[in-house]
Amino acid sequence: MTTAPPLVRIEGLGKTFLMGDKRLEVLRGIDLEIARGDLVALTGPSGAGKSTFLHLLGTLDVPTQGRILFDGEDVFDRGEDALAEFRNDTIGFVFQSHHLLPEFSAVENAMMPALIRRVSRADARRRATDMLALVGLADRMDHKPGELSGGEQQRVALARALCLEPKLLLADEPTGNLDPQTAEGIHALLADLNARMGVTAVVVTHNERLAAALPRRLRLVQGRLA
Ligand SMILES: Nc1ncnc2c1ncn2[C@@H]1O[C@H](COP(=O)(O)OP(=O)(O)OP(=O)(O)O)[C@@H](O)[C@H]1O
Repeated sequence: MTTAPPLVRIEGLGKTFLMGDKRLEVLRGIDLEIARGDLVALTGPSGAGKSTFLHLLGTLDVPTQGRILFDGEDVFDRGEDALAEFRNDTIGFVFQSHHLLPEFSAVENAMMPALIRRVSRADARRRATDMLALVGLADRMDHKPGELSGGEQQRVALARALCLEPKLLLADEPTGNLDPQTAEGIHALLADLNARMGVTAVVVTHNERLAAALPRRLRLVQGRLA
């Protein structure tokens, strides 16, 4: 009997940027497995390559060395359109800024990925409503971003990221703009979603205390996993 491959296997991953005649080696020699249900905090000094790593993991950028296998498949072998489709189906993103559309309500914002995926309007609304309830915003569905607190806005962004039930949630400093107590609330919510629903996530944070509360911790230093 063969065992199933991990959700993500990273082999010899590297990223080098060319700046004129200079080579900037930002990531090198990264080997890592992420299992289904992992909740990983990624920390490291400024400029260590955390965002670059998350971009590669999210297939928003292409490695210059090594490979990233999702369920055993190197998805960078796919064409551009198939890769975009894979990304939309498989990965949810949350960033430091929520990037919510100001003229749309919480539920309309949260249903956006499903509408893009051509899910019916009724189904998209049902999914968004479910996810907003899950992040504790059942009574804020019709509020526009400007009518929500910073923590609530980030919860809507989280509901939007989870709308299509991604296999992997990637969060880049999701609490970077929030006060310490609100930030703690968002991390507690991530831990809760992980424990209750098995959401697999990688969360970049500068906050060592918040990172310490997550089940698995990785540290990037000068482009390498420490
Ligand atoms: N597109 C790019 N072209 C050239 N250099 C880049 C590019 N993107 C990032 N870099 C460089 O790669 C290094 C790592 O950047 P990255 O944003 O991944 O760091 P980080 O660990 O996320 O930092 P921070 O915690 O400050 O956000 C930096 O020195 C940055 O200047």
